[in-house]
Amino acid sequence: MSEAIVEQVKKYLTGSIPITPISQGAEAVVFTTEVHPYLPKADNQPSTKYIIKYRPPKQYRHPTIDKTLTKHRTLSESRILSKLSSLPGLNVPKLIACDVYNGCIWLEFLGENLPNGAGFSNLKNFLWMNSSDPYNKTVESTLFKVGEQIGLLHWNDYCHGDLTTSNVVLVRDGESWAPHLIDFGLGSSSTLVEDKGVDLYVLERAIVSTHSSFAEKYNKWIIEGFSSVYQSKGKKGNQKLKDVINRFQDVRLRGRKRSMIG
Ligand SMILES: Nc1ncnc2c1ncn2[C@@H]1O[C@H](COP(=O)(O)OP(=O)(O)OP(=O)(O)O)[C@@H](O)[C@H]1O
Repeated sequence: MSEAIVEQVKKYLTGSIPITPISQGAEAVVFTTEVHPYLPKADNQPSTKYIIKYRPPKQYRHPTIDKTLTKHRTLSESRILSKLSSLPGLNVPKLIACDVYNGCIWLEFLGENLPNGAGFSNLKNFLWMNSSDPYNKTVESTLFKVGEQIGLLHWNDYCHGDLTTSNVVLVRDGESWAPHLIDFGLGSSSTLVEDKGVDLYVLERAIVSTHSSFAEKYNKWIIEGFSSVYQSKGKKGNQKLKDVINRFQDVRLRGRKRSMIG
């Protein structure tokens, strides 16, 4: 984690907001904090965690272009999150605040640490955690629900753009887990079956690459959950489902050809 970036963010937050860095990706640096950006902390309430996602300036870009791009991407991610939170049944982090000029958004913190040091509760770690009993009922129902979340997203004509197993966070719901989709930095509103097919393919590849022995069944459960959303919409849903699945298979075929040819 770049010390310079952490210092930049601390300066911007004026020192009154303690932050803990948790991730540095290609696009953004992510912190947690227990301070809400504008609400006072209620007395005797357990502390709540929030996410601060900061897009630092990129030195290799012209400063004016850099500012425009940062503003555009921060605004785009905030806008899509606020639209998605109003879709019934779809689980995404709540957008709390957004400062587009400084490339900063505040989000609800989701998830928790898995038992026995298995790491943060994203889908990737959850599948690793279950690898000694890979086809248990909790895994099956969780993957079905992951598929439902993607089905809801696509049915409403939104695409994720970077659907990896780290971008699915599991939130405990009694004995089971409720999948939430995070990181809409590349998200978009799209009616194109191509974009939807690519989302499904990216997730399938992510599962094949990290959980290859169980991937066939895992991907089948995800597609079952995905299909159930479309099938619940009647004749129109069934037709649209066929179109998306056909395109998904085309995208998969193109991917295979590309990896054979190199
Ligand atoms: N709302 C959230 N609740 C809990 N953890 C989160 C949340 N948002 C982000 N994170 C954590 O921070 C990490 C990085 O966040 P995010 O994927 O949004 O940033 P990014 O810079 O686009 O990352 P990358 O370049 O790796 O895709 C996530 O993998 C997750 O562990």
